[in-house]
Amino acid sequence: MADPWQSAYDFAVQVARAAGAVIRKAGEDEIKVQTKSCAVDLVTQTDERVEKIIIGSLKEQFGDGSHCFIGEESVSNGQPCNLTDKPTWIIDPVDGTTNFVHGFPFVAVSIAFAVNKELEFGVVYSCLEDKMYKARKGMGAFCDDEQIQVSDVKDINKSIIISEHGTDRSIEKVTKIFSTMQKILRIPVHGLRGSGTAATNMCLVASGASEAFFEIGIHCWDIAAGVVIVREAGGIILDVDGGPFDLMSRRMMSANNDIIAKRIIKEIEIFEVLRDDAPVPSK
Ligand SMILES: O=P(O)(O)O[C@H]1[C@H](O)[C@@H](O)[C@H](O)[C@H](O)[C@@H]1O
Ligand SMILES: [Mg+2]
Repeated sequence: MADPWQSAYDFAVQVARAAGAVIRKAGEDEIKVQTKSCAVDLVTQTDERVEKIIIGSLKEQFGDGSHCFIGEESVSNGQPCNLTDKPTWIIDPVDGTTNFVHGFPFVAVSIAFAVNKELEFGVVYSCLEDKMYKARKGMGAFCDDEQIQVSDVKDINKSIIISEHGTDRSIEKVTKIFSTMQKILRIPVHGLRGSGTAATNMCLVASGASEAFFEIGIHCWDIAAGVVIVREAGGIILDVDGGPFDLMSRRMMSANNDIIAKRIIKEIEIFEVLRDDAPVPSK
């Protein structure tokens, strides 16, 4: 078979753009906010609506039963979150929901596609900036059709590092996260940043604006598309302990190169998180 996934890739770009337009429009009206796992884990009707639009469009095109779908809101509503060898779409309809609620201008639609547990392509549409990032395995990474590349900085003292603190505010986690950030600042690096969306953060690494982004506690839908985009822009993806990356582990280090990644990893205070594919406890 010549190129089985090109049309799926092209379609994902179209769907992400259309979803982004829905999010932009919804941001003009009053946003009704609810909470999920805790008081700062926000969800809106737009998250649910946009996920339905994305999965609905993909099912119309590829819905013969051979494809699987993992979507943030479907999983929140009890759908399984298991990555199998089947062609699987991994979707975050609104990455940066808190930003969306506050009008903080970084909100992304993230759509990735995996086959045999290997990520084939990823699309991140930063819809308020109107920037379309995309990458297909072996074919380079692009922003609005211009090829992008990670930065060539190898000196950690000349780097900008991105991280996020997530929504878990237990004292143990917050202490570890801020202790890690303090140690990184003291290396010293040029700066620490965070856009509030993992997908956008990864595109910032892919386009050379930052040398690394890492987070513990993200989900597969936050990062799956970004993983392909960073790799295709010449960067690397590792576990936060320097070992091989595992999409379902909720731990990820993305960087422009191994030198920067390993230097940051030395400072990370790791804490436990439940895997995305952990069995759901019975009630
Ligand atoms: O829940 P959404 O889809 O908005 O995504 C998350 C971000 O992607 C994280 O980096 C970030 O740290 C937050 O956990 C945030 O919730
Ligand atoms: Mg997200």
